[in-house]
Amino acid sequence: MNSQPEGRIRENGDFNSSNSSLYGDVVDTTLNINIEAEDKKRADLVEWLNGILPDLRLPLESSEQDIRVCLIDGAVLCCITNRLSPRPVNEGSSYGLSSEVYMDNVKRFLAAMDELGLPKFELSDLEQGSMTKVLECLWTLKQQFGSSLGGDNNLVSISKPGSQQRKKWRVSENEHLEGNTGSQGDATSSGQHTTLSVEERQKNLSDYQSKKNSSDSKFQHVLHSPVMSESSAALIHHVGHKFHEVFQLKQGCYADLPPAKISEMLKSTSLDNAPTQSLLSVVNGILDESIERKNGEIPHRVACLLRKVVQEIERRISTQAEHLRTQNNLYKAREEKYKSRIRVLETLAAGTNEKTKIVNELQQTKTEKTKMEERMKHEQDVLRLMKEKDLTDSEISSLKQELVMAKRTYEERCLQLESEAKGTKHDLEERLKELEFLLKTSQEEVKEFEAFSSSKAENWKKKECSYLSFIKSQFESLQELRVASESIKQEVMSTQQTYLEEFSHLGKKLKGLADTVENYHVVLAENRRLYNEVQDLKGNIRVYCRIRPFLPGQNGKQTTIEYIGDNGELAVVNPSKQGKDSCRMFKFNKVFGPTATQAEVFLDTQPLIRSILDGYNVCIFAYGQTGSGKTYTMTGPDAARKEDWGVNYRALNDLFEISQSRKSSVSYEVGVQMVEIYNEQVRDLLSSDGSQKRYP
Ligand SMILES: Nc1ncnc2c1ncn2[C@@H]1O[C@H](COP(=O)(O)OP(=O)(O)OP(=O)(O)O)[C@@H](O)[C@H]1O
Repeated sequence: MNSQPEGRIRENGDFNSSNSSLYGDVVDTTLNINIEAEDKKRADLVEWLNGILPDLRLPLESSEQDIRVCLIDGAVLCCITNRLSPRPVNEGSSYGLSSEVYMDNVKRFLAAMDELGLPKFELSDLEQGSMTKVLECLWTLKQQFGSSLGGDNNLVSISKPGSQQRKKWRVSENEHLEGNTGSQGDATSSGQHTTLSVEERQKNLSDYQSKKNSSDSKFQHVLHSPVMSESSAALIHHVGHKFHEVFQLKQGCYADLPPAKISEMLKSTSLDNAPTQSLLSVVNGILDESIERKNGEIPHRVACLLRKVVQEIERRISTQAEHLRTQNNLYKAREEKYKSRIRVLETLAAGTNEKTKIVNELQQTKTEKTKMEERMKHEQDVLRLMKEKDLTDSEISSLKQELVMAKRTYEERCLQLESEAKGTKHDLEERLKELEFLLKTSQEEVKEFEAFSSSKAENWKKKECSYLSFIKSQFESLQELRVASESIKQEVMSTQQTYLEEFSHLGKKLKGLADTVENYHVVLAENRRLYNEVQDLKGNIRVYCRIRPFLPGQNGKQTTIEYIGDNGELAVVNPSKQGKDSCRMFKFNKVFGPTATQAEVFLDTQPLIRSILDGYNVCIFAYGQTGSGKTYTMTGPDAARKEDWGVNYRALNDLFEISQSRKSSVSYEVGVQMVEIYNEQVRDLLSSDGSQKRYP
């Protein structure tokens, strides 16, 4: 669908632009048929237009744009108007390249359409935008007048819709606006209207050519200018191949170009991209062609192309001229700059000679100055030496004076010393005496000190001997200690070795012990299992009988117990009965006699306590009549000693002892609950409020 032709005819016969509703979503065969119908309709219209003006030579497959190019010069419309209208028409306008005349022709055509009551279009529709209205107008015209406009001389009689007035419209006979078919037109009726006279056409052409020649001379000048050549070369380098083909291959036959080609050439982008050389070739080609033509006329569309090309060339020339002006200004500025630099350099060069003179003079002055300085230095040295000599003389005189003074002082000092020496001699003698006395005293002290020191030395010698003997003994002890230490060290080493061996042995033993412990646990578990099995075998329910002794105050009474067997047999006599009923036998697991202690009673119950810690449920309860000794057996007497403890205390004691012994392997948690069932009521014996609390 993207390759649809620009102009189409709708299904209802209306022409539509390229942006028509045919670009809808529904695409089907009907649409294709419509497109074909549009193409056919446009081809019919083109054929009709070619019939009116054979010089058009418009291809049947022409697009809307091609038709626009063909109509834009007004020739066809002028021809149609002339055939419709009996009034004279300024036909020369079609080829006179005058926009006023072209406008006049189109306006006349539109006025004719208005008078005929046919659909018309705006001037702007012909110039640009959609061609729909233009094509509709022409199509209606073709439908209405068809062959009459394209055929023989006819007088068309039509009536304007809504009007009673009828108006006669005359169709010119063999109307050919171009006149290049050889038709002279209707000289009597419309010769002036439909075709130009030879003189007028020559005049128009000469005017046109004079204008173009003027432009051409300018273009030739520009073409031969170096800037333009350079620009053209650059443009040729960049131009597209397609454009080159359009402009070069058709050179020399522009009048024969189809409107579509001219339209393509007129596109602004094509002209913008064209090399200047090609544009000039186009201009030259058109002008050569117009000169070669017999009548010298240029078709309007070719003229339009020529104008467009000339405008493009003018634009490029003005751009180049602007560029040249800028360059020129730049060069002028640079010239000024260089001139000013040259002036400066000249000034500097002039100044260099004076400077050399000054330098020479300065050199001479310096030499003189050096000489003067040397002289002055010499004079200064002389003066300095003279001053030094004066100073030396004065120093010598002062030294002489000092020497005299020193000699005098020395003599005085000698005299003084002599007098002092006389006094000193006396003092010295006295002093000598004192010293001799002191020497004597000292000698005595020395003797005493020598005696003291000899005694001291004796002592020291003794002490030294004792110390030496002590040291000797110490040394011997030390030697012994060393030997002992060595032997101890050996012993320690051997002990260490022994310990290591023993540790190793112990480790092995420990390992064996650990294995034994492990085995012990296994054996213990097995033992427990066997133990509990024994308890089971002994019987889950065991019944013991305990016979309490007579209470104090009951000593005088007689017992009914006849016999107590070792295996739980019990014989009870009833003196009130005779015969067989007088003695009855009972059998228990065991019977405890009146002398049985609490420990003996508990001994048979004790194994069951261990079963509790192995996870078995055990129940021990006492049964008997009031005062038979249940409390005594289970708890013991009030404030009882350890040996009087009943079963409960002993059982709990055993539980804690066993759990303590097993704490390394098992952790036990012990809880106690004590209840009493009395008169079919259960009471919590550990409750703080005593008997009042019933067990739930
Ligand atoms: N084996 C015994 N040795 C010495 N005294 C005993 C023995 N058995 C019981 N008694 C004494 O007999 C008395 C009654 O015993 P106990 O209170 O234990 O009887 P009971 O069955 O608990 O009575 P109740 O059912 O009325 O409570 C107590 O004074 C108790 O000290």
